[in-house]
Formats: sequence, C-alpha cells, structure tokens
Amino acid sequence: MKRETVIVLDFGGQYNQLIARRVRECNVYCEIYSYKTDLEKIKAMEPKGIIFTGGPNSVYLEDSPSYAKEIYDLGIPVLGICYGSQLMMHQLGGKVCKAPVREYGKIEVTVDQSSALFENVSEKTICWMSHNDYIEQAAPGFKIIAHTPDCPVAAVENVEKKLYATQFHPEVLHTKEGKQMLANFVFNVCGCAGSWKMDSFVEESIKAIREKVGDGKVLCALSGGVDSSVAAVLLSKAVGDQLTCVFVDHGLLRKNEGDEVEAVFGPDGNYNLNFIRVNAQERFYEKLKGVEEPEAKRKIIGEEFIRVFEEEAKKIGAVDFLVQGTIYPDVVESGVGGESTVIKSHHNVGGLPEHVDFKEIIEPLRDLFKDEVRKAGLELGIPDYLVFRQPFPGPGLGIRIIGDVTAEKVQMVQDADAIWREEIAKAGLDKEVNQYFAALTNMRSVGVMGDERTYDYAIALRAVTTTDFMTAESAEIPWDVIGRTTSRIVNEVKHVNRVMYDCTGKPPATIEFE
Ligand SMILES: Nc1ncnc2c1ncn2[C@@H]1O[C@H](COP(=O)(O)OP(=O)(O)OP(=O)(O)O)[C@@H](O)[C@H]1O
Ligand SMILES: O=c1[nH]c(=O)c2[nH+]cn([C@@H]3O[C@H](COP(=O)(O)O)[C@@H](O)[C@H]3O)c2[nH]1
Ligand SMILES: NC(=O)CC[C@H](N)C(=O)O
Ligand SMILES: [Mg+2]
Repeated sequence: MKRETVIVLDFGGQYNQLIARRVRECNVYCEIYSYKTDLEKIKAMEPKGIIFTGGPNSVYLEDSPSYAKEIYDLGIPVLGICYGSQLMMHQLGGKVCKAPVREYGKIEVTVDQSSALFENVSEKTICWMSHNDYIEQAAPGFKIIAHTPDCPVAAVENVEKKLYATQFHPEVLHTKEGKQMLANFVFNVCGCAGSWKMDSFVEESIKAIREKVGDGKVLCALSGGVDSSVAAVLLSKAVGDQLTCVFVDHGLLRKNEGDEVEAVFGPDGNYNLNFIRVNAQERFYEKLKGVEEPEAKRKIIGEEFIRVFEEEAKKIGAVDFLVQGTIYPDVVESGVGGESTVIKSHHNVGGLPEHVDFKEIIEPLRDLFKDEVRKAGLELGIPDYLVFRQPFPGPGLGIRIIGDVTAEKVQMVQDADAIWREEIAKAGLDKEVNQYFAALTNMRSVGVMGDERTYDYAIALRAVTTTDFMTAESAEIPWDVIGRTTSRIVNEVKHVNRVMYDCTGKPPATIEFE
C-alpha cells in the first residue's frame, strides 16, 4: 500500500517548512516541492492532499509563480494559503487585487458558516495575516466561509471539488486554532488515517552518520550553542574518537563566553571530546575593518570561519567531513530552502564561501526546528541548562553592532549585554523570554551627564518570545527591570548615554538587527 502523503507546493513563502511540520504532527508524511515541479510528477506520487504555500509575489502581475490549472480537476483536495489562496481564486475566475488596507499580524477572523475546515474552531478566532493583496471576489462555485473587517474573503471552500483557501496562515502558532484547521484539512477533507510515525530521529541519524563517515575523520564546528552541542554529541556517539571539535573565538562572543564554552567542552569539562579552541580575534577584526553593509559583514564572517576550520583540519590531517549545527530556519532565511527570498545570509548557509576545502559538509539537524533540536538534545542526555539556553548567532556581536565593527564597540555591547542578561535573570524572566540581548545602534546623540554635554552611543535592548524563531513577539518586560538596566548601562558602560527598548515583532522586524 502507498504511504499516505500530503504535498506542499512551495511558492516562496517563509513558513513552508512549518506547514510540513504541522502535517507531520498529524502523523501524516509530508514533503515540500517547488511550484516548478511537473504536474505529472505530483500525480505519480498519488498525494492525499496538496497545500499551496504563501509567497512574496502578486498573482495578477506577469511572471508571478503559477501552476498548471489541471491540478484543480484531479479530485485531490487542495488548500491554498495566502499567496496560494490568491492563486487559486485568480486561476479559477475570482478577482485578486491590491488591498485597500493591508493586514499584518494577529487579526480576529469571523467564521461565517460551518465547514469541514472549521470543525471545532470558534466562531471568532485569532488568525495571523501578512498580506498586501486580497481576494476582492471569490471564484464562481466557491462559498465564503470566513471574513475580517478589512478582508471580505478570509476563507473559501468548494466542497464538491474539495478546494479550500485561507488568506491567513494556519501554520504559524500565532493563529490560535491553526493546528486544528490543518488537522481538519488533513483528516476531514483529505481523509488521511494518520498512521505514519517519525522514527526515532537520534537512532536513525547515528546509523546514517556511521555509514557515511566509515573510518574517516570529522571536524565539528562547535560554538557551545544548542545546535552545535547537539550535533557534536550526536557525532561523538556515532564516530567517537574520529571526531575533533573546533571552537572559534572570533572576538564577537558575549562577555566571558570563550572561557565558559571551554569549561564545558574542554579537557576539564563534562564531555570526552577532542576539543580545540582557536583564538582568532585579530584576523576577524582585520577583515571586518570599515565594512558596514550587513550582508557583506555576514559573508566575511562566514568565510573566515571556514578558513579557520580548513587550517585546523590541515593540522589534524586527512579530515574529510565538516559538521555544522545548521537547522531549518538558518536555511530558509538564507533563501536556499526552496523558493523563498533571502532575508539574511546565515553564516553557516548563505554566508559560506564558494569553495570549501572539505569533501562533504554534514548537517544532521538541517530539517529540524529549534524545539525539535532541543528534544533530540534531551534524548541524547544533554543537561537542561545547555539544551534550553537562548540561541546566539554565529556572527555574534558582529551583527549586533550596526555598521562597522571595532574592538571598542565590541566591548561596549558586551558590557551592556552582560548587564541586561543579569537583570533579566535576577527578575526570573530568563525562562519566559526566549532570546534577549543588547545591540549597539550606530546612532550617537546628545545627553547631559554630571552637568557636562555628552555625544555618545545608544544601546538597544531586545527581548522576544517565540517558539520557532520564525515569528516572534517583543516581550513585555516590566518597566522597573528596563529602568534598572538602563541606569546601570549608562552608569557602567562608557560612551553610552541612551538606552532604548525594541518593541517590534518579527515580522516586520527580525530578531537580530542585521
Ligand atoms: N564560534 C564558533 N565556533 C565554531 N563554530 C561555530 C561558532 N559559531 C557558530 N558555529 C557553527 O555554526 C553553526 C550555526 O550557528 P548557530 O548559532 O546557528 O548554532 P549554535 O551556536 O550551534 O546554536 P544556537 O542557535 O543555540 O546558538 C553552529 O552550529 C556551529 O556549527
Ligand atoms: O547561527 C546563526 N547564524 C546567523 O547568521 C544568524 N542570524 C540570525 N540567527 C539567529 O536566528 C534566529 C532568527 O533570527 P532573525 O530573526 O534575526 O533572522 C535568532 O535566534 C538569531 O539569533 C543566526 N544564527
Ligand atoms: N504572505 C503572502 O503569501 C503574501 C501574498 C501576496 N504577496 C500579498 O501580499 O497578499
Ligand atoms: Mg550559536
């Protein structure tokens, strides 16, 4: 019997992997294919259902991604999401145009009538929207099943043809009952049984790594962060002594971080690893001198990392494989996960140089989200305090200092960041807030301190709550915590005379500043 499969057709949305993941959470196997995939190929897979993703384009413009119209006549259920919903309406005779009011963020959606898609969903339900265009008129044969004050067509259905579409994104957690809606599509509309189970990820990965590596040598890029720690422990279980972990101190780490990582993973630490710490501060500062453009900075850091790994590999001799703790969000934001646009080149994906002197890069966590990586970490017996640490980006403070990077600026942001982290921990907020840090805006402004005029830098404080780091909300930190932090920073950190709190969510901002 064929394995029950739902196919996600990728039109360039940012959340495609989330859609696949929600389907997998229903115990239904799911794969993502580009919209450029031939209809015959899709038909041959005999999917139980097809989901069209969102995407940045406008369906009514020429050259926007489209698909063979026959897909709607196969009798296979189709769910269109955002761009996907607009495409379905556009192709089947509805009208899509620029919306008079664009919707962004959480919006209350009113369900107008019962539908297989909305079983067990409240009549008024908070959904997450992100669109500039809208469906002005549904296609003939479709019934409008939900709306919002600014969006007359928030969801439609054609029961007979098993076609469904939502302007909002059910796959993101901000859509309160989105999981239910996707489960409704998968079970009620596609008629899936939900008998597929994800095999034990850890076990399968260890087996696959052993097969690939054989008796070769492996270098693991270890930052001490969650992802590479999980990758390193996984690798060490798989190939033992054939593994060497290399930790690079590029001078863009948080205060005292180099020593802390060494204490855990080094010779006196808890793991029996071949561990090398490379102090590469000077060469990174030299390469970054005077560079302001964020993507240029990311690429320089990405390349320099690799050059350091290559040099270390040469010293060890005969190293074929480089392991990185890359996870899915790194891939999608770098714009290489399918049809999505480049938001920022993560140093370990889009920031990699063209030529890398290893036979192969192994990335065992590449398809997982952060919370899934954490689950794998726990399964591997890594202690809670390591598994639940907040993430820290590979390019480090290099992308938290807007504009050019200097050793003085690094010190400012390190000191401010240490104060912010200390105050957050003291207030007992470190478990609730998923990522928090200080950044150095490149802005200088006038202040007055001790009756003297100052013309100094502004620090921005950031704290966000999120589960998957694909979307995030600015955390509501009590004012007294922000106040205490502010006065400590301006008093204790030289050349800072102003502190701001970033209230923006993601989107429209991102978590990091560059
Ligand atoms: N300072 C570093 N030294 C060596 N490798 C690094 C360093 N920083 C990042 N890397 C490599 O780049 C990968 C991606 O970095 P990233 O910050 O996303 O992951 P992480 O540090 O492992 O986990 P976390 O997201 O929790 O910080 C890491 O998994 C690691 O392989
Ligand atoms: O290893 C990394 N290399 C990078 O180049 C990078 N850029 C962002 N991040 C982390 O990814 C998450 C999402 O960040 P953004 O909202 O800023 O894209 C957040 O957790 C960021 O800290 C990175 N991690
Ligand atoms: N998120 C999306 O899929 C956006 C679809 C389309 N570009 C719009 O703005 O309406
Ligand atoms: Mg990190």
